[in-house]
Amino acid sequence: MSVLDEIIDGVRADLAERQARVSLDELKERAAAAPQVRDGYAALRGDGVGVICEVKRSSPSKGALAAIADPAGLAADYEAGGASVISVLTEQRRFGGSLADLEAVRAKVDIPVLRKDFIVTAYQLWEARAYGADLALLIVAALDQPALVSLIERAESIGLTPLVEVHDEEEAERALEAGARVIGVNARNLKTLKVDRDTFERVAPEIPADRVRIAESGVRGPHDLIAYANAGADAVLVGESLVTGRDPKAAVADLVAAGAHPALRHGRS
Ligand SMILES: O=C(O)c1ccccc1NCC(=O)[C@H](O)[C@H](O)COP(=O)(O)O
Repeated sequence: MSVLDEIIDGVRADLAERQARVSLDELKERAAAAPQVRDGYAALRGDGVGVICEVKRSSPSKGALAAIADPAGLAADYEAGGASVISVLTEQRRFGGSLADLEAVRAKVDIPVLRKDFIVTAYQLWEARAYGADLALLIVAALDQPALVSLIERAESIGLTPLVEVHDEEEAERALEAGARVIGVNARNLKTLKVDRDTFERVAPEIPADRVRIAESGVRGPHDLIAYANAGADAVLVGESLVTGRDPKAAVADLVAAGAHPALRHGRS
């Protein structure tokens, strides 16, 4: 069984427990009372290269990364450093995240927040909105095409911006066919868990420049952001290097400054 299949088995088991406790109607009521949605698409279409900063405690590839007792405080540091969007991993078993993290982060910052999880049902999209998310991750490798199309449509109808994640050219084609406007190319191979930073350069030409193109994983510092931007990235998504570094606010500010350089050739220039 692949790592992705294992993760999704766990996600489905946890989901079944939550569904037994909270009906879809209750969730929809909670979503209706949630703070007004923020425009994730616009946040990623701003000037310079956007920086999506992740709250990430642990991962299948590295195990424990950082304790993060105060995810909202970390997110506030990211925002103060100039982050465009905060990504909150809500998967519990392998990433140590939760919906409580999502809610706490959303209440603390004024920028859009992404629910980063393994979303396979509309119920999870309602959860995302109910706990304050403005964007939700949809992983092409985890979904067949009808499910992908339907979840993109449902996310948009709820007001969420779907960030559709791909790993190769074929998945990029599926994302485009499904109507994705924000596409993340993840450099982490889901079978080997290894990061290959050349993935973005290979896949990005398949994605028209009128879409938001995000380079995910493997950003160690400004040099990686510059390489991704020169290959056409509008934004980068960064987790490990921020949560394991000494000063997340300064690290984000360095990335944002690198991405604002006028000489940079990124997706929109
Ligand atoms: O991080 C992992 O090990 C991982 C394994 C399997 C599926 C997803 C995984 N990570 C999720 C992510 O996409 C990253 O957290 C995100 O792109 C940030 O990457 P990084 O900056 O390299 O932590």
